[in-house]
Amino acid sequence: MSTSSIAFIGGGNMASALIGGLVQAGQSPQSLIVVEPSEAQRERLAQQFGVRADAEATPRLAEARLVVWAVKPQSFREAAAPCAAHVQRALQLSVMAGIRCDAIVAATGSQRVVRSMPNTPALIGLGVAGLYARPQVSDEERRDVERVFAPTGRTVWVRDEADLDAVTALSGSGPAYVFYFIEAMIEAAQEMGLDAQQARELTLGTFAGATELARRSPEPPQVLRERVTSKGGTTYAALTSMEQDGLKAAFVRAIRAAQRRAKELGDEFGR
Ligand SMILES: NC(=O)C1=CN([C@@H]2O[C@H](COP(=O)(O)OP(=O)(O)OC[C@H]3O[C@@H](n4cnc5c(N)ncnc54)[C@H](O)[C@@H]3O)[C@@H](O)[C@H]2O)C=CC1
Ligand SMILES: O=C(O)[C@@H]1CCC=N1
Repeated sequence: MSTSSIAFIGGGNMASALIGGLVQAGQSPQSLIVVEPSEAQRERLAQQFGVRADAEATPRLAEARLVVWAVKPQSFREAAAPCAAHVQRALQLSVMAGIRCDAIVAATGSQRVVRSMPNTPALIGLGVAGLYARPQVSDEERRDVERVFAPTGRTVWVRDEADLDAVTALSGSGPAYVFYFIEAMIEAAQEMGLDAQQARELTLGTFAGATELARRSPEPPQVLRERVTSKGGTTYAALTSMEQDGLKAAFVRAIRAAQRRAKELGDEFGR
């Protein structure tokens, strides 16, 4: 894989996370073909990774064994049209939310499609990505895809394509939920008179520590939560307030809204 060309259609955030990982893992920048219309983004790719991106699709795309689709779902159709003639022999790998395999087959002419749903901690090698492969994808091609994701963190294969909508709602969008809770905790800390640096240190330390404890402990999160919650104590006061405000139910509803939106994106922009 490291010597053959990989093409990226779209060279934004998610593409950069994968490109950065590949280059660090020894893929030569010259073997990466990137189609990226934004000049500012092309300059960023050149500066950060030594990758020379093209403003539009070129016949050089036909050299790529793997084509990574990293445009917004809304841009997929427009982005695919000028590439289609060059990419039909390649394995297609999508990071796009919602856009289904059938739409990628129709737009590229390739039957071999893997869909993925990464997340932004991929930028620091701590991502987790859901992967789905059409039956036409070989085991060796699955391993190739795993190698592309390896520098960005963990991967989890799902059996049904529809599960990717759930993965999108959970781990794809998930970092934003965590940042939202971090924001709320920092706001509360400052309201209570702690300064910005203290608020940040205590909040991020709590998230990191609790997450690692949950990962290492054989106990489920519920038991770990109960251990923090002394009878008649402070945690009990906080959790009772959250329950009264319907926070957990609202959070579950929010994740289901994201899942519905992933399906809608496929319906709207994958045709
Ligand atoms: N940002 C996130 O947390 C995640 C994003 N995704 C998916 O990744 C995809 C890309 O998202 P981001 O990287 O965040 O967006 P982004 O906006 O950073 O990158 C998209 C890039 O595509 C380029 N582009 C626009 N039209 C194009 C065309 N016709 N041909 C080639 N390139 C074109 C844009 O200039 C931009 O640089 C989306 O489909 C999104 O659903 C998946 C998981 C997480
Ligand atoms: O918000 C979005 O649509 C994309 C997909 C998952 C994270 N960002």
